[in-house]
Amino acid sequence: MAGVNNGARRQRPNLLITGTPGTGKSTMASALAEASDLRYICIGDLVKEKNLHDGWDNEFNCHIINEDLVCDELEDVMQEGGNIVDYHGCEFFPERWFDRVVVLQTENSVLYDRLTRRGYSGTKLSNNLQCEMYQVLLEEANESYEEEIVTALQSNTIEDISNNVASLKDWISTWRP
Ligand SMILES: Nc1ncnc2c1ncn2[C@@H]1O[C@H](COP(=O)(O)OP(=O)(O)O)[C@@H](O)[C@H]1O
Repeated sequence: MAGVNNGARRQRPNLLITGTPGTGKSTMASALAEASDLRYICIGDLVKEKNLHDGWDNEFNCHIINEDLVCDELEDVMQEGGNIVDYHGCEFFPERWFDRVVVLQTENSVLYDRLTRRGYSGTKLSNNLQCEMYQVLLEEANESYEEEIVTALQSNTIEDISNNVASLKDWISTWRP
């Protein structure tokens, strides 16, 4: 049945780690995957590897993701459970996939430094900083999932990463179908 939570069928939880680019999704999600023995799935990498896109967007300098192809590709593995998914968006995934949705947040001055180091400038830089300032991803998560499974976590320092990994690892180990 569409929209019904299927958590009872999986033995291990699925987590979505979302947030503006540069907030530390891939750093935190891969560290958590290692610490908890869950599978790390970076949607950006998957789209490139499996060609799950409709070409290249010259304006935003990124692939035009084909959301249907991504969902088809991941359906089996998500039903199985035990996944940590990393993507800077969340509204197109089936709601039933996730037991927890984490939105990483970073102070604007810190994010500015990270994104300029990554080579972002001009519109791409200001769009991403605005996205963070207006908490676009947190709003999207709250609109797309039950509020009780959505958590915003700070990601400004290395210490934040270890704290976030430790608390999510605890949550994973006590999760029951
Ligand atoms: N909490 C943090 N404290 C300090 N540096 C961080 C933190 N999170 C990420 N970084 C650094 O910021 C950069 C962007 O992180 P990354 O994980 O690639 O972000 P995202 O996957 O959200 O785009 C990397 O150089 C990473 O080492």
